[in-house]
Amino acid sequence: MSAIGLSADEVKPVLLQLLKASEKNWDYIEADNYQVLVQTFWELQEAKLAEDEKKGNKDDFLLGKRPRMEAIELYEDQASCDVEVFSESLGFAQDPYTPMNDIASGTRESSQVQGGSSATPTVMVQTVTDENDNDGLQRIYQHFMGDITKGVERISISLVDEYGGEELPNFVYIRKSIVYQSACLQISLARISDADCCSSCLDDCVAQQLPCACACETGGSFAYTVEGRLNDKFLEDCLSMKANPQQHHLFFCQDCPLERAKNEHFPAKCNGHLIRKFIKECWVKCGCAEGCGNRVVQRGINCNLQVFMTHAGKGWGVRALQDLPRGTFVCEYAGEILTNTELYERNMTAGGKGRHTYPVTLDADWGSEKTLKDEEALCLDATYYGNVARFINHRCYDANLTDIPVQVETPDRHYYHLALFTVRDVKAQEELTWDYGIDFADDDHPVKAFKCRCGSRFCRDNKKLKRKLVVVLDD
Ligand SMILES: C[S@@+](CC[C@H](N)C(=O)[O-])C[C@H]1O[C@@H](n2cnc3c(N)ncnc32)[C@H](O)[C@@H]1O
Repeated sequence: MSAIGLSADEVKPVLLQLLKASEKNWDYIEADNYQVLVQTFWELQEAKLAEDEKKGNKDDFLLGKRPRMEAIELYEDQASCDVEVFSESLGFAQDPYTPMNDIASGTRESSQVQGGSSATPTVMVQTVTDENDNDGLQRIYQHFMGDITKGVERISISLVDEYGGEELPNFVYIRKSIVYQSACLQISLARISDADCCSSCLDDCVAQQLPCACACETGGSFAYTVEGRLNDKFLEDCLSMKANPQQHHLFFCQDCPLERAKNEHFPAKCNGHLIRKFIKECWVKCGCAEGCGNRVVQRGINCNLQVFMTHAGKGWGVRALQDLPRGTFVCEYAGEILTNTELYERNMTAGGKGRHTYPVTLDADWGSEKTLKDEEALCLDATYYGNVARFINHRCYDANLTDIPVQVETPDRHYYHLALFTVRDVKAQEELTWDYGIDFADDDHPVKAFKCRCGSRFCRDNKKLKRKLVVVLDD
C-alpha cells in the first residue's frame, strides 16, 4: 500500500472491515495485488466525501492533497477507448477548441488503426505526489487534448515504469487517485493509417522530388529528408538567422502591434521582428497522398515523450524516451490563437498571477506586410488550452529544440503552426528545452519573467548575478 502512497494508518481500518466481511478470507483480499483492498479503500473515501459534501465539509484528502483523476475513471477496467469518449470524459466535448492537425478528416474511405506499439507514438506523464502542485496532473490531462487530433482514432492508457517499459501491476489502475511515486501514465495515440498500403507505393513528393509548389517556398527543395527529418541546410539557415538576427532581416514595424497593445495612444518604437524561414507542407491542393514525405508536422507526434518533474526547480518538464537524431520533429506548440490586444487584456485582468506559460507571438511573417491590422497580429497562448509542448522548459541560447514556422493547409501566414525540432542529436531521458526568446531585462513585459534556472553558461538572466553582487558588497 505504501507503494501507492497509502499509509498503514489509513489502510488498517479498511482492512479490518474487509477481514470481518470476508470472514478472514486472505486469498480474496490478496488476489490481484490486493485489488479488493484498494478498491474498497477508494469506495469508502468516496462515500465519506459524498457525506462530507452533504454536510458542507470539504475533505482535503480527496480534493486537495492527492492528485485527482476522476476524469479518467472511465478506464478502470478498460485500457483503450475512442477519442471522442475520452474527450467527453474530460469534459471537452462541448468545448469550442478545435483539435489541430486535421490531416485525416473526411478523406479516407476505409480506415484502420495502426497496430503495434512501435508504430504508435506515446505521451507519458510521470505521476508524482507533489503536495505543492495539486492541480498539476489535472493541468496535464487538459493539455493532452492538444495532441489528440482527428488523425487519431483510439487512445489507450496504461501505467508503466519510469522508462516506459514494464507495465505495472493492475491494482493501480486509473482511478480516482493515482499515487504511485515513480510510475508513468502512458497515453498512446493510435493513428488512422494507410494500413492497406506500404509507404513506398504512396505518392511521395520528397522521395520522388516531384515538382511541387510547396518546395518553392523552401528554396526549390523540400525542407525534409526522406527519413522525415529537417535537412541540414534548412536547419542551419534557421539556426544562423536566430543566432545572428542583425546579419539577416530584422523587420521594424512603423506601428508595432505589440507596442500598440501596450499603449494605444503613444506606442513605443518597435523592437524588431525576425523574418523567418517557413516550411510549407503539402496540402489538399497538391493532390499527393497523406503519407507524402512533405507532411510531417501535420501528422502529429511520432516519438515517445514523457512529462516529468524536473529536479532543477523548474516544475514539470518534457523528455523523450528514445534517442532523437538532429532535425527530428518533436511536437508542435499548440495554444489558443489570440490577437495581441486580447492577450494584453487577458494578462491585465489576470494580473499576471497564476500563469503557467509564456505566450508566443506569431510574428514570423510580419515583415511582408506594410501595416498589420489588430486582427492579424496574433499569438499563441497555452495557458488554458495547449498540448504537451506547454511543459517544455526554457533554456537560454543552447536549447536542444528550435521552433520553426510551418504552413499546414492554410496559405494565410498569419495562422502558421509552430513546430519544435531537435537541433542536435538528443539522448533518451535528456530534458527537451527551447529558447522562449525572453528578454529577462524587460520589466515592462505583460508577463513577468521567471527567475531562470536553465543552467546554461549563456544564461541571459543577469538579475541573479546582480543579486549575488549586492550580497558581496554588503559583506
Ligand atoms: C511553458 S511552462 C513549462 C512547464 C512548467 N515547468 C510547468 O511545470 O508547467 C513555463 C514555466 O515553466 C517554468 N520554467 C520554464 N523554464 C524555466 C527555467 N529555465 N527556469 C525556471 N523556470 C522555468 C516557469 O515557471 C515558466 O513560467
